[in-house]
Amino acid sequence: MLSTRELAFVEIQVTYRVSPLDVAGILCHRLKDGHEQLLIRWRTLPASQTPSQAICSWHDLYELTSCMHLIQKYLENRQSSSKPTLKRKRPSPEDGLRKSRDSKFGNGHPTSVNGRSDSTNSRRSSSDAASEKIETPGVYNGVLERREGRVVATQSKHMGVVKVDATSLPTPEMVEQARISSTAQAERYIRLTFERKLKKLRWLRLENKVDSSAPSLDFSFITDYVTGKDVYRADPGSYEGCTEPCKSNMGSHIGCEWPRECKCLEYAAVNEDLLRREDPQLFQEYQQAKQNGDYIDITNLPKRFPYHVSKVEGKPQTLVPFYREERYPIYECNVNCRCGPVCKSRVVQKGRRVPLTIFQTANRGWGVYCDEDLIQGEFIDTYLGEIITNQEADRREQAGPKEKQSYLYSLDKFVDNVEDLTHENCYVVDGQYIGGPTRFINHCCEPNCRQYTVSYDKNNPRIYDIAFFAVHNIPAGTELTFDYQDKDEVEEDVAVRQREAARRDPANAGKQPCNCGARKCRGFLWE
Ligand SMILES: C[S@@+](CC[C@H](N)C(=O)[O-])C[C@H]1O[C@@H](n2cnc3c(N)ncnc32)[C@H](O)[C@@H]1O
Repeated sequence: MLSTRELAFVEIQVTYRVSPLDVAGILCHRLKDGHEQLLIRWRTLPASQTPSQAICSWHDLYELTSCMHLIQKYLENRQSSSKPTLKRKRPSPEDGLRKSRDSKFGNGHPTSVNGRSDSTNSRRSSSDAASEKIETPGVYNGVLERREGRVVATQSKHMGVVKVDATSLPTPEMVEQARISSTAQAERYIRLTFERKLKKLRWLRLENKVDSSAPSLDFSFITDYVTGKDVYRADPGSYEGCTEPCKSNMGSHIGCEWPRECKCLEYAAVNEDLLRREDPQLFQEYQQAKQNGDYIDITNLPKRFPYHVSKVEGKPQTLVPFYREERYPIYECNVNCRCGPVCKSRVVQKGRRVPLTIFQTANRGWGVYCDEDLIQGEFIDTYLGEIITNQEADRREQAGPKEKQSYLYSLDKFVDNVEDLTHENCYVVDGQYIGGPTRFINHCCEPNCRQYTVSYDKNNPRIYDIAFFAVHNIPAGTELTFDYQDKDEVEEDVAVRQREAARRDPANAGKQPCNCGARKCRGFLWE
């Protein structure tokens, strides 16, 4: 939970901000008057100017609240280039957050700050003034103006403007100063900015007991798929819903729960036990067709209902063992169904009901745990992101780092069932920059969750939900994991037997090693 003071930062009404679009780069940081400041290089060069004349200026964090993602990248780059002996400091509770910026800017009218002064210097103590002589100036090669909520940099021929070769910034002295200057306030602001993003979703929080970092601010939370270019997503109004005899509130084992009748279950898993008992002859034919790979019309055969009432008091419906083990697609009722919202065939569509925490793991980056005990078969959440074409996914994978494939999820469940759907033309969900908390779930070769296909539109095999359910009882606080490669048991055993040889094989040098620590760990995230 954010404290009131922290919220004051998050919601702070800063009248003047530096726009990230104006920032070409963050060059350095320093501590001044107890406040961390960042040196930015402005993008606003007239075409005639050379980079050596770029305007650079120092800013307090509160002027940079829209640039936190850039500051985060600056800190990450700095971290990766610093010597291993340099450890990130954890922010201390005393790190003050500025409550208001108004006193800094007086009456809020546009003002101009010349190159000799600090960009935030309208109120200075005598000790500041004394120390200013030995400090670097606040603005180089131009002046800053405050107009219409923005800090704006402009070139100036004014006599007082300090001229430097901007390509020589930061100077070695600045770098040395930065090396020993705290970044705790910046890290705290970054974390608060991420927590503000988290607030978009209910029952979600951030925890970091390892260091003072936050997940990437380039990531945004969404509550539904976003469709990318050339992706067609049908309007839910066009979905085919169930009709008579399904109706709302019919009680158990009738209506949608009587799977022979509910039209939404037309393509669901056949209830073979029931079929054998009810119609042995038809069962034989069905079995024969299945073995031969022949087509058989299953429309009127009894189906399996995917959920059952939980035996644990207070827990919602859970996935029945058949679906949990067989991974058969789950078909839920939809907006056009006659049954209405109380129908028991609506679990995933109601969204996440369990509280999740995104937390920093020791060796796998961010991970996710649930704050409550989960029971076997309990729904957790879906995987969200931008739905893109397979071609676009290939392009992004080739252009991105090797981690990219961990965020790409092919919607290829029905590829073998539908003629015009192939691996080449199926859609892919990219959850790297937009998604839900499940995008932070790490891989494990012996996972406690699994991903399942959930369709609300039986006639559209291209777009469906990827839903995570608990495959075991999972105590509160246990990291949630799933198998990125979704291996079957035979493939798993082969990979485990070959693991040590595979780790030594130079051909695997570029592969991402798996740190899941499971007994059956296969050694790598991806083959
Ligand atoms: C979908 S993301 C999961 C969230 C990620 N840990 C983060 O910090 O954003 C996948 C990435 O997490 C890391 N990861 C996930 N599972 C891992 C594992 N078992 N071992 C090592 N790294 C893992 C890898 O960097 C992988 O590319």
